[in-house]
Amino acid sequence: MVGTLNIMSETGELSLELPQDDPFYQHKKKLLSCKGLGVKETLSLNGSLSQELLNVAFEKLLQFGRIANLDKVEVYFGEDACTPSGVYSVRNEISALSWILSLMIPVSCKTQTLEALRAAVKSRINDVVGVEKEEVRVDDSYRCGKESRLVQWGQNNGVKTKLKIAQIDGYGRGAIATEDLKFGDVALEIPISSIISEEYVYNSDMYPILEKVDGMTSETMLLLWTMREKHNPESKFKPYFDSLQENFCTGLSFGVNAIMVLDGTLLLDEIMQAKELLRERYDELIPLLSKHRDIFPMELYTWEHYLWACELYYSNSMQIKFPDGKLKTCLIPVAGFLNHSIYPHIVKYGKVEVETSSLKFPLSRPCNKGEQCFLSYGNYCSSHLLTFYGFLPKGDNPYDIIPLDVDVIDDEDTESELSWTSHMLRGTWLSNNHDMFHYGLPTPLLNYLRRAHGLVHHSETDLWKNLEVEVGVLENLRSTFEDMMQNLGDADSIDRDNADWDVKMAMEFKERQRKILSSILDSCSAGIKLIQESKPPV
Ligand SMILES: C[S@@+](CC[C@H](N)C(=O)[O-])C[C@H]1O[C@@H](n2cnc3c(N)ncnc32)[C@H](O)[C@@H]1O
Repeated sequence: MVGTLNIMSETGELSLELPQDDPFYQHKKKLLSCKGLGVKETLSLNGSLSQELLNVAFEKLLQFGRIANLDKVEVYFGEDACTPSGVYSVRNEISALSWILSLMIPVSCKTQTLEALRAAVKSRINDVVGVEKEEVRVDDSYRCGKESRLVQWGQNNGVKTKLKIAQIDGYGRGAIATEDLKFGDVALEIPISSIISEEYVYNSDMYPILEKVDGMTSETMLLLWTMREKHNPESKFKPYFDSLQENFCTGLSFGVNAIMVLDGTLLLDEIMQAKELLRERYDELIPLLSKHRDIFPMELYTWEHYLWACELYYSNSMQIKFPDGKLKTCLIPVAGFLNHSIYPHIVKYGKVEVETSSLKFPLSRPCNKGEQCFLSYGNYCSSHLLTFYGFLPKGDNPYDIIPLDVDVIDDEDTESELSWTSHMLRGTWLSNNHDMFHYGLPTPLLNYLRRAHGLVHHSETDLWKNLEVEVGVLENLRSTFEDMMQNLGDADSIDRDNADWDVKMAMEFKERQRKILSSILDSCSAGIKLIQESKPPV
């Protein structure tokens, strides 16, 4: 729950409150205050408001909802990252609107104003996206036999779906709406009994062995169970295992040539470290498994099979909250066909509904018949998506940040509640403020660097009086990013059309990194020029 909204029917007021346990409470409080809002707000619902007052009330509700629903990256980049119409990100906009609506739905008090506000929110939800209205190109030559058998199996076991599975250009299999789906419609519903979770390990012959192993996690147990169950012809989940890919093309399966292309990127370290860790874990498991070959047939527990299972869990599992309150890693047949988007339709899922003992995937924005229905896997940067899922999302990923390795200054003068312990940058085209003292760069980072240059107070007057600090800050940043750009080397001369899938993906990633770095370099240079040509206010 990101915030609370209560309707007090006796007074006809609607009250909003930012919860104090929000991890970014102070930052959000400041952002709210910049919009003229407090952490507690009320809206009067009495009588019927004029259209003008209704618009004001709606904007207030939306501003509050947006800020309450910001995540860490969005809070960090703050106000400067809004579009001119005030949108922080599509994810945030969808979350804010569906949050407002979901809290209004159960309200019994029906005033004209409340109904008008509800209608305004619904209408805005319909307008939110359209950014990725790309045509769905279905590969009709792909017969979807395994997929249809899985869906049929699901339906025989209580799965309800308004999606059909198809092979879609650029996505592998994906889920397409079979009818017009509106906000709140449930695209897919999976009963608990059709979800693969740790419960299956507890009831298997593996458990008495695995439970005695120090440090054995339920995730590892489930992984080992899956590796064997996949080959069990009697498995309850046979249609699911049959529908899985033979090979997962994630960063963990990148070959030498792709790894060479990634030279100079942080992604190279990320992939190498992740792979090393998996190898270490596998080497630790083998002596244990080989002591119980009757339970763990060694031909099913080779390194290749282990890597396959890890890639399966990284790219297809979901964290689900069960009625006992436990968060469990699960494989979810049919739902595993949903692809990710920065402009998702489904953002709120992951909790088993107690009344129906099922997991529901409701829409947070409409998806018309024939459109691909997208999920949000989470707010991940492209290097994470490439390493663990094996794709780069379409469009500008607002979570594509470059973390900066900086020492946190222990300075008593800093506003401790508002200071950040880590800093980051991203493509500066995502900022709408390239003016003096902003330059398209994030304010928390600029203030951190100003402090590092000895400037503790950052009012406009202070900044105007210390323009040499501004130049120093931008020159420092520019030199750091020139080094990073140099590390990336020149654009690769490989023939991309004929390159392997992993080399193509590595090249695409590097190109995106270059675009981000060059936008930062351009912003530093433009900022220095702006300062040199500026005339301080008299
Ligand atoms: C949960 S599965 C989704 C179904 C998958 N497409 C399939 O054919 O089985 C996750 C995988 O789908 C692919 N995927 C998901 N979102 C994608 C996207 N936006 N673009 C391209 N591939 C995507 C990636 O291969 C990822 O590892």
